[in-house]
Amino acid sequence: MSWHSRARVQSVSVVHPQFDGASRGGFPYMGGMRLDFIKCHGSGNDFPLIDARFLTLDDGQWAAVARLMADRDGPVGGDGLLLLVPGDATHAFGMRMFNSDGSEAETCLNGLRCTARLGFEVTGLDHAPVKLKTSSAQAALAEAISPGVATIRTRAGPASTACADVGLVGVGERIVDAVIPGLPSERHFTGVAMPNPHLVTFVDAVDEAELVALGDWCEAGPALIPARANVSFVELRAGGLFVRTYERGVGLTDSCGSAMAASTYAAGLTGRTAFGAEVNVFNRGGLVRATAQADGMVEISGNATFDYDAHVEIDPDAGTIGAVAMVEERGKESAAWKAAVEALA
Ligand SMILES: N[C@@H](CCC[C@H](N)C(=O)O)C(=O)O
Repeated sequence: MSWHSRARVQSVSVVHPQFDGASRGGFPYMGGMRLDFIKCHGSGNDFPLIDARFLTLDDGQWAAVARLMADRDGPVGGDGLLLLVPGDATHAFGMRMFNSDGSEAETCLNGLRCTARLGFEVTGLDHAPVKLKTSSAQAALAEAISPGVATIRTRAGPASTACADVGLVGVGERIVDAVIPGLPSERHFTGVAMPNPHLVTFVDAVDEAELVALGDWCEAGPALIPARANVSFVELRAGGLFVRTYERGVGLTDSCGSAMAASTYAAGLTGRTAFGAEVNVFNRGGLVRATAQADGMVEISGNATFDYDAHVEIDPDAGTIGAVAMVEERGKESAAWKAAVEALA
C-alpha cells in the first residue's frame, strides 16, 4: 500500500543538551528545544504526534508540551499530544497520550491508529501489540476504508463495566442502561472502561448544550467520579451509530475512538446492536467501522491520516512555543480523507 511506504521517518532532534539523556541533570536550563512532529488525525480527532523514543523529557515537561502544542489558540492545535515511545519485551513500541489540559490518558484509540502507523513506518512491521499506559492493544495495517486513506485496525479491551474500573464511586457494582444516582441527568447511562472512563447514553437526538453541561460537570472531578470521564451521547442510525463526545481533559471533540469503542460495546450489551456484527460508527469527523464482542474486546478500523510534517521551538519549563516551521504538507492524504468524508455525507 502506498501509504505504508517507509518514505519519510521523522527524526526528532532536541536542541538543548538538558534534554539529551547523556547530559541531563547538570546544566542550568537556558532555553527551548526543537520538536519535530507530524500533525495527524483519526476520524477528525487531531494531534501533534512526536517520535519520542529517544527523548528524555519528564512527565511534567510532556504535560507542558501537550498544553502548548494542543492549545487551539496556539500555533499547532489539537485534541491532545501523541507520543511514540519505546516498547518492551513483548511490544515493539508504545504510545502515550496527553489531553490538551496536560492530563495523561490510559488510552486514545483514534490516536493509536496514527501512532501505530508511525511505529510501523519506523520498525518495518505491519502488525504489533502496542504498549499503552495501563494496558496493551493490537494494531495492524488494514485495507483502505476509502481510496488513498491510510487505514489501521486496532483491537482493544476487554471493556469493563465495573464501577471500580470506570471510576464511579458509591453507586454499586455496575451501571448498565441505568440512571446514575448523583449525576445531574435523568438519562440512562452505561459506564464503560476502555480502560479510560466513559459514560455512554443513547438518545433520540444529540443535544450539544446538554452534553457540554454534563461534560463540564464531570470535568470538575466530583465525588461521584473524581478521575472525571468522557461523556458520549449516541444516536442509533440506519447502518450504525452516531457518537458525539465531550472528552475528559479536552471538551467537545469531532470524534473519540475509545468513546466509539465504549459506545459500540454498550450498544451490544444493551441489545441495540448485535455483538460480533460490524457497525458503522459515524461522528463529526467521519466514521470508523467497529465490532464489539461479548467478551469486551472491540475492533476498530479507521483512518490514520498524516496532514503535515513540521517542527516547532518549545520551552516547556518557561511555557513558550514558537511558530510552526512547515517541512512537508501531505496534501494527497488530506484530500483522500476529505473525499472519503464527502462521499459519506
Ligand atoms: N480521543 C481519544 C481519547 C483521549 C483520552 C480521553 N480524553 C481521556 O482522558 O480518557 C480516543 O480517540 O480514544
